[in-house]
Amino acid sequence: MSKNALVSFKGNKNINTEIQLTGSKSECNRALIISALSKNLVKVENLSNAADTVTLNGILNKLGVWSDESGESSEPQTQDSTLVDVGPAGTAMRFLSAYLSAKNGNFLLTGTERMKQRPIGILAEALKTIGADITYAENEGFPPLTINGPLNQKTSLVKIKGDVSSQYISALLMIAPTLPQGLTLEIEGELTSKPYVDMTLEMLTEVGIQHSWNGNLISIAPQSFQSGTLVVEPDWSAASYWYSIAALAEEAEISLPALKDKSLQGDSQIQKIMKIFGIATSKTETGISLEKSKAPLGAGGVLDLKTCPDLAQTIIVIAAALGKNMAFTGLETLKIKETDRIAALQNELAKIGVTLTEDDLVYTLNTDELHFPDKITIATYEDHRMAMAFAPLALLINEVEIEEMQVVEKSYPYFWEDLKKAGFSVEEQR
Ligand SMILES: O=C(O)C1=C[C@@H](OP(=O)(O)O)[C@@H](O)[C@H](O)C1
Ligand SMILES: C=C(OP(=O)(O)O)C(=O)O
Repeated sequence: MSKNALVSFKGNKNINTEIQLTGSKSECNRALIISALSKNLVKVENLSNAADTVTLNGILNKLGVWSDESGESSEPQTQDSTLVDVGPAGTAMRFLSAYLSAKNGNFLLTGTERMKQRPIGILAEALKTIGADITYAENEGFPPLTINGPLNQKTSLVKIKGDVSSQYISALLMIAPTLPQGLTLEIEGELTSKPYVDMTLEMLTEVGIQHSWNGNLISIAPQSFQSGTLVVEPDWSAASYWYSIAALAEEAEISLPALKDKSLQGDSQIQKIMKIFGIATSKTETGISLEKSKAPLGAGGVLDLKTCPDLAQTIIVIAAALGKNMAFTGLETLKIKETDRIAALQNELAKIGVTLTEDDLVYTLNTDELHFPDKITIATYEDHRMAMAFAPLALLINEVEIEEMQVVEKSYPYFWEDLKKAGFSVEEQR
């Protein structure tokens, strides 16, 4: 049964706390796939407790050591295929599509109803070009997928659109060294979410996989993984909610141990972005510290979020709450995430009198009618980031009720406990 969170903050809006963030879901999900592909030669340290990571880890453990020969599995069978259910985990869906194509066995790869609306045709067609046997079990271009592995490689060169989801490209790059002919990806159109592709390649490099990237061609030859350990950093996307809390508080000093300023994660650019909202980041002996500066806020302007889509909701809600009439670009991918995040933002921001309107892919925030009612109720649309981006408004609004509070589990299961640690009151409502 789902519960709502009634969030409030009584007394001085002065936040002074230390928060231990869980491991990055993006790094973990890559590390798990790489470890499985390496037949456990590569170990993983600091696994996240994000539900998406727990799900992927559970699936890989049940499937057993990666094999392109035997196809042995203890998973439930539907007729003669192994059912693999990723729930709401987008990276797990995309990474497993490639992984299972290379593995021996028959699989039915599925997820939540929302997952069945998140496009996968670009990746599935690329895999088919390479030689995979994939069919759409329900709707053309969407999960669930029926996969009969292992693929019989027909070509090493594949063209792939880069402007819909970088996860398709990461998925292919990870299996590339295990393919008999390796892989060259020709990226068509502008590459979206590029730091996630960089992360994939850097993690592969850490375990001995070389690549070349020239113009729009990324190549990986057939190679063996070296033994080693991938150590996962704390999650910068989760850190973004602490920047939001710092920005909306009167005073704030928040310490985030083990976070690295120079990170594999593109969302570490929140450090730079938040300067315009008056938050200074400093490196400490143990990690990172955020401080609200007394300096006046920077001007509005246009912010391009193409390289950090998971920060979009956090930043847009902060800008709205601080009454900044800014504009944003690079939000094209938000419509195919956990929910249509543009529509979700428009609906929920309307509750504080703010509009977000699009003209030629530029999204403009109008805060002229901004007001804070005594209480608001925020719908979350099965999207963890809606809950976490809006909860900090409790620093400005007496009571913020967040519907279906359990959504945070996807990437940051201890979010509510951490809020309490920082002085918020979080009551569970049925
Ligand atoms: O590769 C990854 O770990 C991710 C890539 C991004 O997706 P897109 O490439 O679809 O934008 C991001 O939104 C997602 O949360 C995680
Ligand atoms: C988009 C996200 O996740 P995924 O695509 O992995 O479901 C996210 O965590 O914001």
